[in-house]
Amino acid sequence: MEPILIVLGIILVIVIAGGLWLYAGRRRGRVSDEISAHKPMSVEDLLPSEGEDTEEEADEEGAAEPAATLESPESIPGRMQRLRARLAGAGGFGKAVLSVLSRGDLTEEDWEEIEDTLLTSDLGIEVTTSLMDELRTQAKVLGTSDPEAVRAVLRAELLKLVDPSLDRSLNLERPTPAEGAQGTPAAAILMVGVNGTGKTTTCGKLARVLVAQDKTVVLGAADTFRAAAAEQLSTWGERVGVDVVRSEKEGADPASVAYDAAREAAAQEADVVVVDTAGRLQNKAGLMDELGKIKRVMEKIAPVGEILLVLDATTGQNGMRQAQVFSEAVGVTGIVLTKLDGTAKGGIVVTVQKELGVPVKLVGLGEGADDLAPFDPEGFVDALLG
Ligand SMILES: Nc1nc2c(ncn2[C@@H]2O[C@H](COP(=O)(O)OP(=O)(O)OP(=O)(O)O)[C@@H](O)[C@H]2O)c(=O)[nH]1
Repeated sequence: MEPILIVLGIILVIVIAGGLWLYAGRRRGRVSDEISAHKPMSVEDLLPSEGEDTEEEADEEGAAEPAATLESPESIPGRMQRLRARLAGAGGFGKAVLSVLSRGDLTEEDWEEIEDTLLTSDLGIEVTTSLMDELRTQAKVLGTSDPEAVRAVLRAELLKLVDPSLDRSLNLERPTPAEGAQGTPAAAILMVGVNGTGKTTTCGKLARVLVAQDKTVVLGAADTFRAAAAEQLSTWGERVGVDVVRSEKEGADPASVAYDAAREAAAQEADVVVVDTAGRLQNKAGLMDELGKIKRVMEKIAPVGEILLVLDATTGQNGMRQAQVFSEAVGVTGIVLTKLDGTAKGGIVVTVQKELGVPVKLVGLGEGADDLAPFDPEGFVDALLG
């Protein structure tokens, strides 16, 4: 072989070897970078570093409406059990009666004490007198004043007074539209009563129960007298995911808001529209005018099927007088007795039903969102008797 070819061969081998060495060096550098990037993870690695990815994520979230967390009520059996316990805890008048009964054979003084207790429980004189007569007669018939026997008679008599046969269901039937009305009218519930009895709260709690029963609901804030009432109702609306029709103007015409709510519910084909009203008891004529007008304008859409009078159980006989005025001002179809958790005077249930001739349909037993329940006569009497 020519010496020149040998020299060229050696140069070629050196160039190739040098190239390979340089390439391998670059690879080594890159691999070491990769290794450092995959260093073992700490907890901090799992969290986005400040001001970095969070901004991107926030932008993405901002673009999409944040999903509202809607509330739904506790199951009815669970709610009823809790409510009964609360009512019993309020110390229904039964406790006082039972403590007399536990003395054994009843003396004339014991009977009088029972009568006093019944009287102070808001049963009223008439009901108490006839109940006492019945208790004494039954004790004679049974030939005993044995406490257990008298208790059983008292339970049966109270149940009779509360009247389990009354229809306590809410009228949620879709009404026939008024002539010329547009859309599909919703079943309408009008909530009336003196201020502070719990109307707004009851509207919210009721909407919550209806939504849980898969009903679509619209709330109407026709309590335009107290600005905070519309705000309070809007908060309930957000919590349970229903639309609230309200006026931004304080002191707006309540009838016009009620009409808008009924019309909106018809347009949405909602199942139920619940309208909250103000409870000013300025004078009977004024109240009749206001409530009468609200009802009349709502009936331009469809008849109002349910007018619920909200009564505060702690106001006793005073509340009864107010109830009379409301029931004369606007035909009441049912009673919501609130704040039963704060009184031992359960007798108001009997009195109000008797005086107004309409059943207690719902009871409020606390400020919590689930503290509204259908009225259950047996559960109520048992809770009263402790
Ligand atoms: N303890 C108890 N408090 C209740 C009950 N129902 C309502 N309340 C409370 O009573 C207060 C008055 O309730 P609202 O719903 O604002 O009464 P309102 O009738 O709408 O009052 P106005 O809007 O002024 O007419 C609130 O603090 C409620 O939380 C109940 O069943 N038990």
